[in-house]
Amino acid sequence: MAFDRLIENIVKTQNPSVVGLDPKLDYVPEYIKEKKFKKYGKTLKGAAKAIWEFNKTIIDEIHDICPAIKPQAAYYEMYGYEGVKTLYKTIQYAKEKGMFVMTDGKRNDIGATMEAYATAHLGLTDVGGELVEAFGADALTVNGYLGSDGINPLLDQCRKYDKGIFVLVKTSNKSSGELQDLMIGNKTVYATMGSMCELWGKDVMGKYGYSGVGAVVGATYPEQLAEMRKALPHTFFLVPGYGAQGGGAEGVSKAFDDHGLGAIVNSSRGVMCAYKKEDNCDEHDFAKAARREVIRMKEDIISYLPKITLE
Ligand SMILES: O=C(O)c1cc(=O)[nH]c(=O)n1[C@@H]1O[C@H](COP(=O)(O)O)[C@@H](O)[C@H]1O
Repeated sequence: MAFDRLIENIVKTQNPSVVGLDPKLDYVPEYIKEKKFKKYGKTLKGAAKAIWEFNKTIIDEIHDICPAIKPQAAYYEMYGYEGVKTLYKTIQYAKEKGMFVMTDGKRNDIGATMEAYATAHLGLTDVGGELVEAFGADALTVNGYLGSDGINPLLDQCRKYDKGIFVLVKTSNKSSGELQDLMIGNKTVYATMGSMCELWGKDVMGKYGYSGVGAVVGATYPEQLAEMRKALPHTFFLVPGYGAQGGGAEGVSKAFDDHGLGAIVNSSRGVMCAYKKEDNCDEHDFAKAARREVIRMKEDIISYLPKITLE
């Protein structure tokens, strides 16, 4: 099961964090933009090439100490088909480097359309009998609020191709409670969605006790993290909102089990823009600053956890 590979990467690096590659052009150092604009003009192609160099340099610098990346599709779609090509190259390159790749697409639709999304991001596309990988991520973030018929096509791909999904349960944003905290009977909406994740995961169980159906629970809600960790013993958590959104290490520690496993914490802007925050950091050293931030974040998080172990 896909999350077994993620867990093994986490144990190997002793790092339960994922770098979000959400690369707005504003985050890319000037020297890269100048070079690419000179060659391709101030075009979508110039932007996409600049972002590709930015991503590749960061991946080269962090792949040995970081188990995974999470590219958010919107930041690539913003640069049109050239941007989407960069998304594809980023996914493939990170996988070649041994990283686990979760595409953040937050996809959901009716079953038939969901089959297309599932094929695009997790499966193989049938081109006249030839099966071709379209994007090839290891996992995809999805929205479960259309119910099981939106999730079943994803589960088919998870079983077939050893992939995983992360379902939005309690999101990190300020207004997440407007809907997600409402009560359905004696249970909140998010807890209800959490229980559905446990059910959906039943026949895609991995060997370390976690299923291929994970849940997104925001770092900005430590109490809910603790509540969900207790309630969903087989559900692996993706925890975004550390750093830039105000989530801290003590809070996110509630997402983990007694082996220091069961969750992975995301930081996007915190890592990509680390060079802008450091005193006197030359922009040419942006990836080294990203590496320093990955190490700082890892040390921060594991200082609140038991030793990360499979035993
Ligand atoms: O699914 C997600 O990854 C996600 C869910 C959520 O509840 N909150 C959230 O911030 N995210 C994503 O996590 C990333 C957070 O980015 P930073 O705030 O820059 O670290 C972005 O890619 C968001 O789209």
